[in-house]
Amino acid sequence: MEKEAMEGHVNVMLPQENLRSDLPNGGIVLGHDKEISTLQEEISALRSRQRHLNRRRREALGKLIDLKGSIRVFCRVRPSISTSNIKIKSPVTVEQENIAVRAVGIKKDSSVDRVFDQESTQDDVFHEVKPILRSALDGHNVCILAFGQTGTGKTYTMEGTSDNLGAVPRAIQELFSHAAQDTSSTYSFSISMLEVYMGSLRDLLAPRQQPLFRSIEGNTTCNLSILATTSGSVQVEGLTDVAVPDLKKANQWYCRGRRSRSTSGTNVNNVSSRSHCLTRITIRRCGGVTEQVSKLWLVDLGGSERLLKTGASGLTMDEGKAINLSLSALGDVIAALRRKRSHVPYRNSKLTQILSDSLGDGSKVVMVVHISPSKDDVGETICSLGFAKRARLIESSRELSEDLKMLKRKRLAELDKEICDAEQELGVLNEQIRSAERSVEERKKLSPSVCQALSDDKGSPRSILVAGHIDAVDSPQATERAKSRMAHHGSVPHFMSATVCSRQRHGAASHSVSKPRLTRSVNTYSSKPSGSQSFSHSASKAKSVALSSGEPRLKYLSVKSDQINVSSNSIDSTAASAPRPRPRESLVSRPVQRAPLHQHRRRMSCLT
Ligand SMILES: Nc1ncnc2c1ncn2[C@@H]1O[C@H](COP(=O)(O)OP(=O)(O)OP(=O)(O)O)[C@@H](O)[C@H]1O
Repeated sequence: MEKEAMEGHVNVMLPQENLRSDLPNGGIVLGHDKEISTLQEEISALRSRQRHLNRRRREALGKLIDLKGSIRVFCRVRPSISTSNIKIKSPVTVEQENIAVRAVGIKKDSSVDRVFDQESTQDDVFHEVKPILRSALDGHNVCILAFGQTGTGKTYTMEGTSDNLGAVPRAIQELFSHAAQDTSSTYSFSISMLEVYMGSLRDLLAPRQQPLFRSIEGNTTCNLSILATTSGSVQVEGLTDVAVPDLKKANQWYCRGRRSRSTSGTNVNNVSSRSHCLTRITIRRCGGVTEQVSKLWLVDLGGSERLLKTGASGLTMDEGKAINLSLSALGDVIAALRRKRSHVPYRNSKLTQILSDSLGDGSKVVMVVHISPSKDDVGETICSLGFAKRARLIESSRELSEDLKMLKRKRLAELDKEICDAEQELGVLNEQIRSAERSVEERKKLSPSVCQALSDDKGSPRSILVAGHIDAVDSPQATERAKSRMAHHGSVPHFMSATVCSRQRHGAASHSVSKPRLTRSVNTYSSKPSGSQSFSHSASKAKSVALSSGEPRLKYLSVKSDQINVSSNSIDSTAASAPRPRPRESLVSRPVQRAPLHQHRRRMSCLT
């Protein structure tokens, strides 16, 4: 089965047809359990193909990210916010991967992996960030950092606004949407948010009574400690980690964390973030027996700032100094990683300590460096671009000849297509699997309702079950058809009238046929065929009958529909002893809940 699936053939059988051809005398009755097992075989064939495709997609994505570089550096230029009508030429000009800064005595050219110009949208940025989220879902630790001078749009890129969502809410949305589509694994997510403020850690999702740093100067009661486990992973002791079962809850917690951030007005930004804000999404992926845990860090770094320029004083100046110190520690870590040093100075700041298991080997990093287009900010822009260059050089193979660059682009396009194709096919497979699983569930539900109907026999011990019929029995047309038949034949369908035999056995006079208890199973199965996998299950005409003796155990017997003759109370006593039309299948089921009366009626009315 696995081999077939690997080769792209998923042999999907049509249960109804298959089962009908199995029946030696007329093919009217379906084996309920056989139908389920056929579906389950189909599901396992689809899952096998799904595993294969997932593996292929993951490998291609791994190669793509390796080729692009496990640290990708983007640059986003903030739109000009000048209020004057006079258009001042910006010293910053950009191309797709290059930024040139020209000012008096300044000529600086930089390359990054992708430049987002002033007109770029949140969508453009997220499009480039998205592939790395797949890496997080595949089990890698991932870190997305927004870096730059204060007021250049880091918070805008990460948080966005209500009508222009930023990377964090979009990433959360993407994770949930992927989890809902992927039927090969189950995912669970939890969220934590913290702030690195003046060298201390503050839990942004902690219960509200926690004092705010800015309101109580020097307060360190909220300071959390960082623990490194022997496996090298990092934990923040006591940090609130909230399980988020759905997107709505995740967004609620994220908004709550955002509201708790420390901000303050500076000359440069009215709502300047006075800290680094870190959002952590912990992803638990369970595929089969193994559970993989990975972390996605979304970091809105505090703005690098010239203290004189921001006009900061007092507490705000201290905050600025603390931000600059930890950014410089982050720069040192990046430099050490670049030089492949055995010692990386993660411990020099809380920020780098927390991120230590998500910046080094095996993890994937995207850094979005923000710059201002303004002439006044040229100094800071050059500093930020210097930082970007250092981060980029962690990947030593960055500077390639034109030929190699072309080859690289070609390979990237191939891998992109491979991923795209695999994802498309996975989408179809997921839908097919879901549909088949629904069908199995529906079939499984048949037995309980039937059992209940049979066991619930106060006054009328006779029950007959026609199970396995696959038809749109709930449709108004079907109901109408059945009603007219009933009107034509009296109060019960014609095949339900007592036979001579049964009347003889039980006395027709005393056992009226006016109210036989009858339940017809309702089941539908449909799935859109797609590609080589076809899941079209036509409505089956087959029927199976279960006769109950009123005991908790129930026997399903298969008979031809034209042999279904019910005499009011004859079934119980005769089911086990009377000669039956060659039962082909029998299984034992347990009675469960009572099916609602209206259901019985509807189902009965739909019988032909
Ligand atoms: N790409 C953009 N499009 C539209 N508005 C933007 C963009 N980038 C930034 N802004 C606006 O510029 C202002 C400053 O941006 P933001 O607060 O995101 O900067 P910041 O880098 O986070 O600053 P700080 O480091 O001080 O917190 C905000 O009003 C924001 O809406």
